[in-house]
Amino acid sequence: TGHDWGYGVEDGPSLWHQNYPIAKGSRQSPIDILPQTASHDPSLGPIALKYDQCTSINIANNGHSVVVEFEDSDDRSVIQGGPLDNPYRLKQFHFHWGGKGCRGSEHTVEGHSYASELHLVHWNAVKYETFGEAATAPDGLAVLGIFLETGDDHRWLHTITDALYMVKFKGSVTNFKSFNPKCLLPSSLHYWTYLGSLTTPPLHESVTWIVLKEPIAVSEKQMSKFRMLLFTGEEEDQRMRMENNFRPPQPLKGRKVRSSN
Ligand SMILES: NS(=O)(=O)c1c2ccccc2cc2ccccc12
Ligand SMILES: [Zn+2]
Repeated sequence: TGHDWGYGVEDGPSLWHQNYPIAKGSRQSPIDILPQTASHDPSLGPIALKYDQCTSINIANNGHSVVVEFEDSDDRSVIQGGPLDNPYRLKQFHFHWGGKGCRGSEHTVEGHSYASELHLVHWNAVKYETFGEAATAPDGLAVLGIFLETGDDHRWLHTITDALYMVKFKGSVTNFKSFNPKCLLPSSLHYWTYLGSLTTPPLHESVTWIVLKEPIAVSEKQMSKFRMLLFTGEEEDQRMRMENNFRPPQPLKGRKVRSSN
């Protein structure tokens, strides 16, 4: 029912289990990734991202993150290969980030967190009729995670950060056509993969996670533009800056993390 969870003291990740008991489940995300422990699996092929015909529709502030939605009525943009048995359709991408100069990624690598993390959300349209149905199936979703670290300006991220002022408030949405997220990929597609969940309520355990090893660089100035977004709506008098919208790492509970190489 509307706003029953968030990232604050009253409604943050440590309290989500009250309304979403699966928060204490056996395949929750994110996790801390230990590269030495990840088993190199030679049977794991490369992932293929076929985004050339992708059609972005809009960019929106959903009160938890900023989300770019895609047209997913056909297989025009998919991720396939790697641990995936089918092509999975690109549905949306969004970000998680920290406060000024702080860390904000969800996955961590040997305890190290990055400034931000980009999630490209895909669903298994071969096996399931709708995104909603896929979101509750153990092999329904595939999320590609990309770490963002602060450094040089990212030449293509401007297209996104320049649009953020249009979606400052929760519930705002605006046109966002012909953006191809291929421009946000690092040079290497080497990855870690494991079975996990959504990192936000309803925390469905339906995600095959594919986390790229190589981060992309974005400037502190670009990161600061994400922080001008608000968790709150235009009509609310209490303005809350959108930052630290990340869930901390969850127990591995015996899961294996595999490495592409
Ligand atoms: N952080 S997340 O990728 O788990 C996630 C989703 C994952 C799968 C399906 C839908 C999702 C929607 C999200 C919306 C906002 C933030 C994270 C979200
Ligand atoms: Zn996410």
